[in-house]
Parts: sequence; structure tokens; C-alpha cells
Amino acid sequence: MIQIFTTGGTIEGLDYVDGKGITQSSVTIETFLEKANVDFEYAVESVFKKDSRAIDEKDIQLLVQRIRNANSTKILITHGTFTMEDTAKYIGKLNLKKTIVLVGSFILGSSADTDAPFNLGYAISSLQLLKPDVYIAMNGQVLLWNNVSKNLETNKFERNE
Ligand SMILES: NC(=O)C[C@H](N)C(=O)O
Repeated sequence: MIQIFTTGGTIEGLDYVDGKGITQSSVTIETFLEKANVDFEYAVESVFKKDSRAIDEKDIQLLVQRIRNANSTKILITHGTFTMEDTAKYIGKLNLKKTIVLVGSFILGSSADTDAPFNLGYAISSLQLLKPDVYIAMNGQVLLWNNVSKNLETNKFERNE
């Protein structure tokens, strides 16, 4: 069984508009999975719904608690890209002995040309094959929590070396 924890970000169609805060959208991770007609067991639970720049220590602790309490050893976390790397590092250091993959999108999940379905499919496939640890699956790559950086110029996650 794959446990999916959602936390907000562009992948859920949340857009941050300067001065106006977060705009809401009707896009959900469930919608993407239903559209893809997937045939594996999963459960989706929203932990919080934030632009990742607004995630604080309390939010992360809540997320960690949910991961610890989950029966599943395969965890997918959907997350905004701005601070995905920080959350991956925080969780990675805890050595939770589960396979945990973080994924997001660069283009709004509610937009027709979004990268969300591709990224989700890639991340879920990786999650099923990877050994326990914490990873970021973005740009068609799997990156380990302690060897990943986001390149703000290319909008890609990359290995540090
Ligand atoms: N691409 C993104 O997900 C950026 C986003 N606004 C965030 O929550 O980090």
C-alpha cells in the first residue's frame, strides 16, 4: 500500500500571488491518479495545504508524526518545490527506515501543460522500486536527500556532485 501525504504547493494548483497570498484551486492528487486509472492500493491524506515557503517547524513535525504512524513503508509526499530540499533533508536525517519520495511540479497542477502527472507517475514508479531512504523525484531523476540542490536558473533539481 502506498501512503500519500499532501502538503500543498504548485502541484496542488496553489499559486502564490504577491500581496494576495495563496489562491485556491480544485486540483487534487486524487484527480491525477483517477485520471491515470492506476491499479495499486493507495491512501491520500492532506497534512497541510501551504505554499512551501510558509511551511514551519510545527508543520514538519506533524508530517514526521504522520510518516512514523503510517502502516505503510512506502510514502509519497507531494510538496512545493521551493523548500522541498529542506523537508527532504529534515526527514532524511531521522533515518525512519521507510521509502519516502517527495515530488512536486513547476507548472500549476491546474494548468493544461502542467508537469504534475508526469512527475507523479515517475515518483510513484520510483517509490515502488527504491530501498528505504528519503528521495526527491523531479525532472525525471531520483535524487537522494543528502545529495540534492535546486538550481533556480534551470528550474531543475540536481545532484550536488
Ligand atoms: N513550484 C512550486 O511548488 C512553488 C510553490 N509555490 C511552492 O509551494 O514551493
